[in-house]
Amino acid sequence: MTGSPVVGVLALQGDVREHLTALASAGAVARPVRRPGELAEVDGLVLPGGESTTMSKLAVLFGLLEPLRERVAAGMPVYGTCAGMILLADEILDPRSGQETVGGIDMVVRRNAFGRQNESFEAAVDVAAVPGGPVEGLFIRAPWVESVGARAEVLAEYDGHVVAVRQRNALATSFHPELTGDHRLHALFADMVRAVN
Ligand SMILES: NC(=O)CC[C@H](N)C(=O)O
Repeated sequence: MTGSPVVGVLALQGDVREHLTALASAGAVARPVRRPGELAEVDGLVLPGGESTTMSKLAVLFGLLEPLRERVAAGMPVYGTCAGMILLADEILDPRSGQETVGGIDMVVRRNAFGRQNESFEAAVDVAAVPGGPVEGLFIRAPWVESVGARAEVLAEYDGHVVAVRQRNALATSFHPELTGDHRLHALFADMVRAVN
């Protein structure tokens, strides 16, 4: 691709603005996505942190769930952080009743696995695909990956649990790199978008 990739941030709920800033600093043209028409116009998409149950409900309400599933299955690059990781899991271990997932990564996630809001923490995490030392990540009611299937590649573990995974066009982290000013994961994702466009 020549020029900057256009990367959307699913803007139904969650920490949208911080992702837009991180993507812009990684050289992408970043814009919020709320409607199917807006989804159709982006080269890649970030699913932010927030509350996966709420995001799943709003995605249904806004007519975005099926278009999201279709674009991810068709190979659009997608990066999910925290709640976004939950949305990318093919299976949620402990879903709320009616909670939908977009899917795309052959993994089972456990919601809120690292504890409650007041047990949030920041940690340095070594991510296999990210050069230059550990990434600073914020864990807020973060999920972990309980198990991964053969098609998914584990990129990082923290405290014995899988916290970063990549499968083909999809990348997911348990933690929020967009809140720490360390934008190397967004740079990695922008490269994934450039590679397929
Ligand atoms: N910081 C977050 O995104 C928290 C995720 C939240 N625990 C959920 O289930 O969606």
